[in-house]
Amino acid sequence: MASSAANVAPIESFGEKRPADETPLRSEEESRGSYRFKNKRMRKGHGETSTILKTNGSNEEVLLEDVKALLKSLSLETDASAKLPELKSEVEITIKELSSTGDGLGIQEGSTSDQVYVVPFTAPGDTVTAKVFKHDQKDKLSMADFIKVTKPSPHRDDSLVKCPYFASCSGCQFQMLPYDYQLAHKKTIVEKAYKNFSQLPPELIPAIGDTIGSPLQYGYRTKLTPHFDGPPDSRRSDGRNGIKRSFKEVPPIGFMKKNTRTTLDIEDCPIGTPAVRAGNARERTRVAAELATYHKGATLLLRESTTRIPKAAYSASPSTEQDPDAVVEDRGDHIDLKTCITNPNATSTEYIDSFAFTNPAGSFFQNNNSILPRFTSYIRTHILPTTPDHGIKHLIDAYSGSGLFTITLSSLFQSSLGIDISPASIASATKNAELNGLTSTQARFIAADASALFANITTDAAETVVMIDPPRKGCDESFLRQLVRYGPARIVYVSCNVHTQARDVGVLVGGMKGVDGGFGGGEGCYEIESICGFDFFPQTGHVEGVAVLRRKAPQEPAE
Ligand SMILES: C[S@@+](CC[C@H](N)C(=O)[O-])C[C@H]1O[C@@H](n2cnc3c(N)ncnc32)[C@H](O)[C@@H]1O
Repeated sequence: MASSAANVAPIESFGEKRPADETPLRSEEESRGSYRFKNKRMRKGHGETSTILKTNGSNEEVLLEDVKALLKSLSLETDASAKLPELKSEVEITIKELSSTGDGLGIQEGSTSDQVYVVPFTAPGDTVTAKVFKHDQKDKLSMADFIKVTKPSPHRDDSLVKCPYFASCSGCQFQMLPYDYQLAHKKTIVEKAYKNFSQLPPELIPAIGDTIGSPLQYGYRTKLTPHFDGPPDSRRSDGRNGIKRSFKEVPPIGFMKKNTRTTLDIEDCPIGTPAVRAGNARERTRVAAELATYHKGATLLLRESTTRIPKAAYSASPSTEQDPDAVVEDRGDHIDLKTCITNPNATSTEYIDSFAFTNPAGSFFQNNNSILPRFTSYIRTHILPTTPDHGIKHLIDAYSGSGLFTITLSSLFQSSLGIDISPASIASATKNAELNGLTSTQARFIAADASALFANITTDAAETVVMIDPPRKGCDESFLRQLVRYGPARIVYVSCNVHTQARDVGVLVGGMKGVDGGFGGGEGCYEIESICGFDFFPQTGHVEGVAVLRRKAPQEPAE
């Protein structure tokens, strides 16, 4: 059903505009703004607020590391007096590698300069025409818009591209790359993250596992948030001065054009699930019909929701059970009816195997349902040691959201405790635990900052595993200090930003000054058992990291 305009929060107030903990499709980080290095103060790290967290895992820092490493590996013979091309000029760039931000990094053909050009939508081995829009001579980095491929890389296969907006829209970077190539590249992102941001010696970092792929490489995204900007001068339509700007025509509705602050009109997005794509078409029609009611820009919500119906019940009355707009998926003994919700406060339901999760449609939940059975099964397999006498009985799920890990892992533990800063997520988690038949001992939840967790723990550290799944910025120092002091037997760290994950794991493994975790001398009490990536967002440069840590056995005192 189409929502009314009242259900669509305007850009200024829509809480889920770009949640920090979610990989955005409409990404301002990926727009030109992030490369202005306007946040110079933070470029060298997190040091303003923390003495131990040396990075903020931003695109800028990641890119600078990649540029430095590329220049080192190329060891070019250069002429320091070589002039850089004029801004807005078109140049030929040979792409040498893909950076961890998903952009190609290359060198200007025929130039004697060692300036590295960052060009999106390119593959290593491509020669491309690119239009330069920014030079940063100090960091030897220039930004350029992709114009065209002049000599294709052997890795490029343009027949794979499924979206007419690809190479303009900022959502996807890799549609021209075969999926196994994308997965191999994402493994290098994880490898480089631990090399560059963990501050650990190589011998403490195990071989990074292969990136685990998504069963769906298109049609996977269960949530999209296209937006449109207001009419010209609409920022002044604030109600206080009585001015209400109106649209003269339907504005572009979609996602940011790469390297700009302009919205691209996106009629359809093939990484969305069929229900979300149908919802997009309906919402576009509705906005056009209700244009007179809008005086500002808005972000639209498209969130898939599932109704699960036993086959027999569905067969008996398919016409009455079925929403006419629903996408019907036959799952053998049951039918999943998938619809698209547009009201952020309405409840969406999602299934992972037989676990059911309900959430307000506008709140956080993982965006690729197809990979969640594989992902949660991996965590179930790795969260406990393989030895049968490990004695671990309790789970703490820090940054629990609406209970994804607490609930899917609960049967492995006597008790589980989840904590999240969002009271709405905790309300959903409590409801979800009940929905999945868990008692309040099996799964208990607290709404608080994660660092408040340690005052509430009653379980013995040697019998406890802590799961961590923080937002992109990672954990804060207070949380990490308390975690080390508590000293659980195992830690499983899931993250949508492998750079801050590497930083935090580096602190847990490398040790924290002032926290004696049993070893003293700043040496950490944890070792890394395994690290690998999961591809939650095929066709994009994002990778989710999973690191499993175990507490080291106490050392015998020296004789
Ligand atoms: C990446 S989400 C993970 C949620 C959940 N594990 C899941 O996969 O559905 C991060 C969660 O951290 C929560 N969060 C952010 N800052 C927090 C803090 N300081 N303390 C506790 N939770 C926080 C957010 O509300 C969000 O639910």
